[in-house]
Amino acid sequence: MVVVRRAETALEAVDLVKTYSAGRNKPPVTALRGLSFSAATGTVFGLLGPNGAGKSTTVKILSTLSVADSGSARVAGFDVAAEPDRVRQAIGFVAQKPGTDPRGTATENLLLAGRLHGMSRRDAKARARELIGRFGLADAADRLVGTYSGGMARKLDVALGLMHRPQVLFLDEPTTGLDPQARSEMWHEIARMAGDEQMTVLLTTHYLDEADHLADRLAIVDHGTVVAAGTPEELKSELRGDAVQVELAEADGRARAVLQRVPELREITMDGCTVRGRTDNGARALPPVLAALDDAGIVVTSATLARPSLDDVYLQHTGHSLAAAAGDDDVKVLEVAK
Ligand SMILES: Nc1ncnc2c1ncn2[C@@H]1O[C@H](COP(=O)(O)OP(=O)(O)OP(=O)(O)O)[C@@H](O)[C@H]1O
Repeated sequence: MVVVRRAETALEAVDLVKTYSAGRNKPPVTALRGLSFSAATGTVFGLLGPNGAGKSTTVKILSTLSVADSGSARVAGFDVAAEPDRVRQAIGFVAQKPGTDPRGTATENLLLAGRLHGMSRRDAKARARELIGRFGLADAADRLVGTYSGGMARKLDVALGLMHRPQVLFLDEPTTGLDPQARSEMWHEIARMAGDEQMTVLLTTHYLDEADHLADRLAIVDHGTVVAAGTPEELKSELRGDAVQVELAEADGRARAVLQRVPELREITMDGCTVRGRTDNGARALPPVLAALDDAGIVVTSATLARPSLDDVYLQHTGHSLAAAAGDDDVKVLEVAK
């Protein structure tokens, strides 16, 4: 019997710095400015941040596809710079772009991946059948992948990364562009395989709900560094009290100054017709908020109270609101007054 000893910390990045050349006569782009985090074996760890925050660069360094300018990283107990071959054997990598051959069937793609990883024909066949069943692709297993829907093709991408039973799986934005149903199926499967196979998953995403739903722990990445890390619950509970959100009939720059005079309300931000603030007691704060706006002649169309969300945490740490529309590739980063 082969006993595989697993490191307790499956992923560790320490002070990673990475700069890219931007071409002649242009200043270099600093993608990572001292990024650090660690993830325990058998957990799902999320890197959450908008496009350009440095998530893919981190994944590339940890998966040995790129080399950091400075800093260090260990994956499954191996140093990425000193033992890249051991790291490659231990990981599966699902990139943002499809890794499958559209002119082959799902079965052919999986068998090829298995054989490239040195699996026996018999083992590869059994594993391919298992993954095809698990991802609900049995009816389409012998169809050309070029005819698959976006959701089916993405599931096959993930299956491909799992063929050789990696200890650590890198999932770079696994559900970008998928419809809500395909996203929830993917979430279900990622959570299940992390539990069933005692696998560590590093997930990058710009979807708040995806990070909230899937990640045991997560790091919020902004401009190449980690600005906050913890479980989604820990991060949310750091924000005291309730979020107050007021919708105005029309954008009115005076609203912020008016609400700053309401003692119950703090951390007031404005975004178009939406004014947000925080309060220790939402029920007590709402009447004076509405009265102050009414006195100033500012018309309110609705007012809501909510427990802190991951977007509130994101806003608190970065000064931006990360509003990712479900199923949309574009991430809107709304600058708000601090
Ligand atoms: N090969 C490259 N050459 C030059 N600049 C690069 C290169 N790769 C990434 N960058 C820049 O580095 C920064 C970080 O990019 P990175 O892809 O790591 O971010 P990201 O958070 O993964 O975003 P996305 O979700 O869009 O992949 C960005 O400003 C990007 O333009």
